[in-house]
Amino acid sequence: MDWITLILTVSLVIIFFHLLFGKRSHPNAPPCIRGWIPWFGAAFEFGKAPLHFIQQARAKYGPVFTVVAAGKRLTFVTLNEDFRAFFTSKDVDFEQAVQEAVHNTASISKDSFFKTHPTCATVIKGRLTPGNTAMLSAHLCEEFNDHLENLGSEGSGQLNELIKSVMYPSVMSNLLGRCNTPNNALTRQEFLKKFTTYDEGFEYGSQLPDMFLKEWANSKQWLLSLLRNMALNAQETLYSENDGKTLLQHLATAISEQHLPNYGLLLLWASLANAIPITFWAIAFILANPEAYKIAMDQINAALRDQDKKTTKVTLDDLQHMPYVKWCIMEAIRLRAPGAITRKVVRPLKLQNYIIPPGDMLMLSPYWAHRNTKYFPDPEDFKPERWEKADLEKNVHLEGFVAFGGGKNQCPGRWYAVMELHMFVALILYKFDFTPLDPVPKPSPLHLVGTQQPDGPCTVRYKHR
Ligand code: HEM
Repeated sequence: MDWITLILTVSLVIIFFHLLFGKRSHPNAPPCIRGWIPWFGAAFEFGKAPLHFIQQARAKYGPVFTVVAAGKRLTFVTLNEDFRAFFTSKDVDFEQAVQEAVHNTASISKDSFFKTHPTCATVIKGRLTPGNTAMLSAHLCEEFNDHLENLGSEGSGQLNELIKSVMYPSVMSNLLGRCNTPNNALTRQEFLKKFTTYDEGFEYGSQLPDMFLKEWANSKQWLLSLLRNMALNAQETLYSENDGKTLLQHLATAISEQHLPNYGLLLLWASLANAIPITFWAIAFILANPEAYKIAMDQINAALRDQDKKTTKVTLDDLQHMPYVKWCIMEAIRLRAPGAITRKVVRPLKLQNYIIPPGDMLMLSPYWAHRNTKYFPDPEDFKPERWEKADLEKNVHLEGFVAFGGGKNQCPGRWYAVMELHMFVALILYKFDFTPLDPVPKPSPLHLVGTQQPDGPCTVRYKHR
């Protein structure tokens, strides 16, 4: 048999099986992009650049469409009027949507997750209210100062690496306890390496068994055993810091010792994976915009006055005097919001004129929602002033802003994230002068889960002011 006959025969067999066994869509189901290969579907095209794929599919198929990829049906909702159903409908479920990913990334069994997640979510939400977040701010500022001083009085490097080296240990210490922060340069380096591998492979790791991702699986095991030690430390040092318990200690009172490291790893990932790239984008955008930089620096200098640049105190009151810096943070979050968030359809769900069948994964892209010109004119531009209309003091965001999700599973760390980023950006710009040596990189189109990483270098020179 020659090659052409072989290829034709294989194609005919594939089409035959596809027609025979391919799941037929309900007549009221949304348009479906299923590719030619049964089960695998459009996984290849979709996986190459998911964010671009969503945009092209929306233009071609309309506001609601389904993508079949690797045995899953992903149904995207892109109209703001459908977001309410996504966040609040009883016909969709958060826990069922994320359970498999949680199993693959943190080795938490299905039963344990369904049993324990509601308690964990309640504890985390309760500990990270705006009031409780405020109590973490003084300690966080000390940590930022200490680790920023480790950068030395001048130097150069990749902006995202500099940010990581300061934020990882500071946030870990603040949320998990000082005894649990990497305490020397070597362990810090090792932690950074393992966490970066884990974070970068999180999307594939959430979908594939460990045997396909050896290095990633090793990093996961390393982090789990680190968390096991941290959980032990957390129990031995109860009530030792700030006259109160850390978030990890609060979690320890709510779930069994056996499960603490696994939930601790998820919490650690959730608290770092989105906040650190957003900090990178916020600083890169400010440095690339002379006008924004000038307004931000005027507010920072006026609020912090002539403090010692090595032990600068940034209080919540100081932050209130720097509203423009907060607008810059919100604008960076808007521009680099998570690629997609998800719910599982558990009962037929009506959206527009369609019925979405149970079993579908319902997908909403905050990244694309924030490019809707009705809510955000000139959506690709970095325009901090657009946040003037939001009542941020009362924690009210702009209409159409969904970076933190919504409904009962909305990000419980959102107040902490905004406070942390606001403080970090004000502090680093007060302490150091920066000279960018590269233009702002483009966001990588590769990932769907979480906020976007830079797709190229962003080298900076810095010097203590
Ligand atoms: C700019 C930074 C951040 C962004 C953009 C972000 C965004 C999100 C989003 C979109 C979700 C899913 C919400 C949904 O499906 O409706 C989420 C969940 C979560 N986030 Fe954040 N987040 C950030 C920072 C943080 C921080 C700093 C923490 C912890 C201190 C945190 C803790 C969590 C947790 C624990 C969940 C899971 C909630 C659950 O299981 O119900 N996040 N986040």
